[in-house]
Amino acid sequence: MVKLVLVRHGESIANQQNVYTGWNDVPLTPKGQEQARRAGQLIQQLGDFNPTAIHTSVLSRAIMTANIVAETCDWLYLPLYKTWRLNERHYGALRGLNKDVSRAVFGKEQVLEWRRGFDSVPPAQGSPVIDRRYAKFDQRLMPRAESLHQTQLRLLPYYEDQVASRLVQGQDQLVVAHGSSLRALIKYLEAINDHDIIKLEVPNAEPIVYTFDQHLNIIHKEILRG
Ligand SMILES: O=C(O)[C@@H](CO)OP(=O)(O)O
Repeated sequence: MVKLVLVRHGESIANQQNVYTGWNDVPLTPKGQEQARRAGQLIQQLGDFNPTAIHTSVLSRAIMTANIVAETCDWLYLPLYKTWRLNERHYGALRGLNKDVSRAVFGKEQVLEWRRGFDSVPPAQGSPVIDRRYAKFDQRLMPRAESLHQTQLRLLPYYEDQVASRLVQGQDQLVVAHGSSLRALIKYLEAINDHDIIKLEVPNAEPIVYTFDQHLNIIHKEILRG
């Protein structure tokens, strides 16, 4: 048996202000840092989870959370892999907009579709993200908005190559990412259909623990709440 633990970052400044974040880079709030520490304690209390690597995005809120969890669990020595493929879904032109305001402007149904639908793509931003993180990529190929489905398609190659490949060797793995990138991964792991995914929420800093058999079938799932 092998374990995979998924953690969404702690509360960010954007979460606190109730604005769309996506690829915007924002830090954790003090409350978010405390949530990350608590998540680390809960993971440590599992007792039988010994990851060989930690995987996160290239966004500060997830990296900060991964660092706090690693420090709390005494795992600062582990490799910490950072990849844009675990980034939050790109929220396009909605980035920075207040979520309540977006409901008033576009209507509840449309906003629910954008936020929780599988194939719905939010309005695209006018020009690509200018950010050092992505400088090595062809800017013409950078997303300007992503559906959950598109997020899943760019995430899964990383999951298969770097996470699942270690799990099948019996190595526990820790993934620290974002609400929608984790929803995309959970949809795949649990084979949730396109309709039911609308109901799945991933709260900040509540570790989700999967126990798999040697073929990566799920034997047990547990959510740690403190
Ligand atoms: O703003 C975002 O990037 C995400 C996650 O915080 O929000 P939502 O839950 O609306 O998809």
